[in-house]
Amino acid sequence: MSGNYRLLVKNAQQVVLICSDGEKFITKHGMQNLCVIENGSVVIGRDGLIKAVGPAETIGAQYSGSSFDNVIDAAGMCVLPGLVDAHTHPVWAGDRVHEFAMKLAGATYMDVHRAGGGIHFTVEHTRAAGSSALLASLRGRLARMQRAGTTLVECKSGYGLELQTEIKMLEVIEEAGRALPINISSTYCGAHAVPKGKTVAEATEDILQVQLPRLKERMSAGTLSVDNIDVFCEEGVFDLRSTRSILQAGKDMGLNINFHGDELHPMNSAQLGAELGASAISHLEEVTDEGIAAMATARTAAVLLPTTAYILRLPQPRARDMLEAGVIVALGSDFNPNAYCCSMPIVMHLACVNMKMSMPEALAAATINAAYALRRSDTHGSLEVNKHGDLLVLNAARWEHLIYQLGGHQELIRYVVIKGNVVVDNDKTVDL
Ligand SMILES: N=CN[C@@H](CCC(=O)O)C(=O)O
Ligand SMILES: [Zn+2]
Repeated sequence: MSGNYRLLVKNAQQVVLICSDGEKFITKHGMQNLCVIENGSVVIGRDGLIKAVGPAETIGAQYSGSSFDNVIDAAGMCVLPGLVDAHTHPVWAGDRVHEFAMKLAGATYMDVHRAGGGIHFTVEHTRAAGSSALLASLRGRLARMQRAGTTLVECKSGYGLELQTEIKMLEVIEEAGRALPINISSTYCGAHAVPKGKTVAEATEDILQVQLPRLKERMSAGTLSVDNIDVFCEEGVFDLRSTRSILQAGKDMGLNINFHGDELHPMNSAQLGAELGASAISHLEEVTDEGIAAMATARTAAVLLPTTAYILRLPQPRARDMLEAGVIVALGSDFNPNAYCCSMPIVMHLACVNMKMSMPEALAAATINAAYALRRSDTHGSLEVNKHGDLLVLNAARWEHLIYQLGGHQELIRYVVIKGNVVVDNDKTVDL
């Protein structure tokens, strides 16, 4: 074959495709048996899409007459799809390092929240911050995620809790998406907490009558693009009734339902999400058996967040029960001022050690299934022809090093590639 292509990654010891048959998600057996090619190559075209992936010898012969803008010789290295982070809160001002000390001393998440800290602390600082400061810190956080291998990330608003700041946050997310190579799925999370001085009913009314209608106008006018709607469905935050009305209103506007549920108390959020056709529900530390069954049937993804359970010393989500029931399990970093983690490799490591997932299950959860949770698995989450050429090249002969090695991404991840462009090049080699 002749022609000009953007990138050839050749002779990799392993190329982890994840799946190879156009699957939108994988469960059970599929998660345990990832599709891996030994000694493989990948070709990415000038449009940033994968043109070929297969045995190095076959690709070498097929593309012998072609030219490439860039060639990576990946001999002795591994190639994997870019990681997908299905849950983050990356736009905020004012860190909460002081609260970490309180929590280490025994305060619970809700103790801090009820005392006016937690989300309320961040809301105060984020309302006061200008867009350019928020954008600058967001860019730094996204760059850090990218260096740790994330190429598609969900980003929530939710530290405004009123129209003006929620819109400001969504605009900042959109601007970052325009300016940076990393792919973003944007989520309106105006129901992240009940603002100080308001009741749940008043907050719900404001979202339904003020915030969502304005969002709809902006989306219809093409001046703001948002993908998902989120609510923190929790005792002392938004109850099931208000959650239902907000999610339904978002769905009616064309947003994908992707919300926080069953985290600290069993709320029957999983059943509600299944009934409403939610794309995903996050947390689920307190999900019931009925909730698990409902999610499996509705094909609603469970986005598990190992950093949160770890930092807050919560019971671990029942990953094994969900996996065995056939739920589509995905992972997210939950990056936020409570859980300051930008690294999906660390998230996968915690998922394996604390939630008893296997390494193939964790990688599937951080790629194809996380892409499914964001309704992007037709374009992301696996190395298949016509998907985006987003991949990692590891300084290791086996892909499992990405999960086995705790921290130290700069040494392990040699390249991060988005749409065939090298966006991270850690010019280092290490002895393994
Ligand atoms: N649980 C609700 N929201 C976040 C925490 C946000 C915060 O504490 O600022 C979460 O997913 O963990
Ligand atoms: Zn969250």
